[in-house]
Amino acid sequence: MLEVTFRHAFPGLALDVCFNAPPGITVLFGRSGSGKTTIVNAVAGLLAPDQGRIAVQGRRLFDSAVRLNLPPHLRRAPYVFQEARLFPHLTVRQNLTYGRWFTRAITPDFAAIVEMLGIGPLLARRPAALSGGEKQRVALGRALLAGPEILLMDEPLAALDEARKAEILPYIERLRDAGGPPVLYVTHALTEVARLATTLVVVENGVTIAHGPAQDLLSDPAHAPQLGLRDAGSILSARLVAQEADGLSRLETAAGPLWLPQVHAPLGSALRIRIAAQDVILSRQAPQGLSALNILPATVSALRLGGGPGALVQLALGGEHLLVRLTRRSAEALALEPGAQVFAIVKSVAVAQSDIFSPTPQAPHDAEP
Ligand SMILES: Nc1ncnc2c1ncn2[C@@H]1O[C@H](COP(=O)(O)OP(=O)(O)OP(=O)(O)O)[C@@H](O)[C@H]1O
Repeated sequence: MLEVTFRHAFPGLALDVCFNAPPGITVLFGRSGSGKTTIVNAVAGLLAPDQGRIAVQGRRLFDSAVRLNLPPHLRRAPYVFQEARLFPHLTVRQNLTYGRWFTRAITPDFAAIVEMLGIGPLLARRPAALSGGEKQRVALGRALLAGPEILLMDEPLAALDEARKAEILPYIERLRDAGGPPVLYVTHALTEVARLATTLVVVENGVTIAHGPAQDLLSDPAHAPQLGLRDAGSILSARLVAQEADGLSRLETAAGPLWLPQVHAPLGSALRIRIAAQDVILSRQAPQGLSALNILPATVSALRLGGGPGALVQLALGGEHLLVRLTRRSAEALALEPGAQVFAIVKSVAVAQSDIFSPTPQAPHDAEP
């Protein structure tokens, strides 16, 4: 667990930061200039905050009360940047082992990390002969081999095109699911948040305005405007139960069956499905004669009427939540209020393959740090 509490004043920005990063991936999410990189820099030891405390597994990295400020190389908090920053004259193998020279940490298993990141075939190459995604996997391997207590990743996918991003995401998921060190991950892509985040920290104008389990925050109407309404969406857990003859896949959710265009995964797989808030339609009666296949009974659990024409509704279905974006007019016409029974209609084709991914293990969450 990483614990971060600090204040720091730049001429144009006052940072007030407070969050915990339990095992898994903690995503710092916020607009450009909101202070995400500055927070990671403070954890890395590249910035000494005016006041505060930063600790990993109870070990203090920074504590202004006792003037403690460990230098970066003693923090065991390696940094993976947007661009891989590998040494061009060294092979992949030499790049991977480079970090070990600086650490007295117990050496992690080289073979296991190479296997997890799928970089075995690349070991003899030099960085010039690697794709952007391969370089990032090597950078990740180098960071892991340094025996980190926390791994820092600042927009590690930002420099990659969509195809390379899709290639590297499963490796980051593997890293998360292998029970490795907590990861502090900066992004402003909500799709990466949905796919990777165990914990979400929302940063606005230097202040951490919300933090908690990612699945909860993503489906909370109070936070959707801060995360960006256009991309708002929540996540449903599902299990793939059948591949049907017409090319659709049948999944079971706590609220009932869901049919989606063919999902490429073994039968029985546990999956998470990201459903965009604007792709859900609500009905008060069980709809009939409708083309949509997915009709899930639900209860309104929260409602937020916007200042403009929009409204956000959170639905409870079988212990999970779905976020729905609709017009204020529709919310009023349907007399939506907490406790109202509704049917959520999800168009099968609205869910893209990239919205279907493997489950994020839930991290233990404590009270406020
Ligand atoms: N050393 C510094 N001195 C003065 N201002 C700084 C310093 N470092 C950062 N800032 C300011 O703090 C603000 C936050 O910067 P930061 O890079 O942390 O934002 P960010 O959320 O990571 O943005 P982006 O997503 O664009 O990378 C910026 O306005 C920046 O100009």
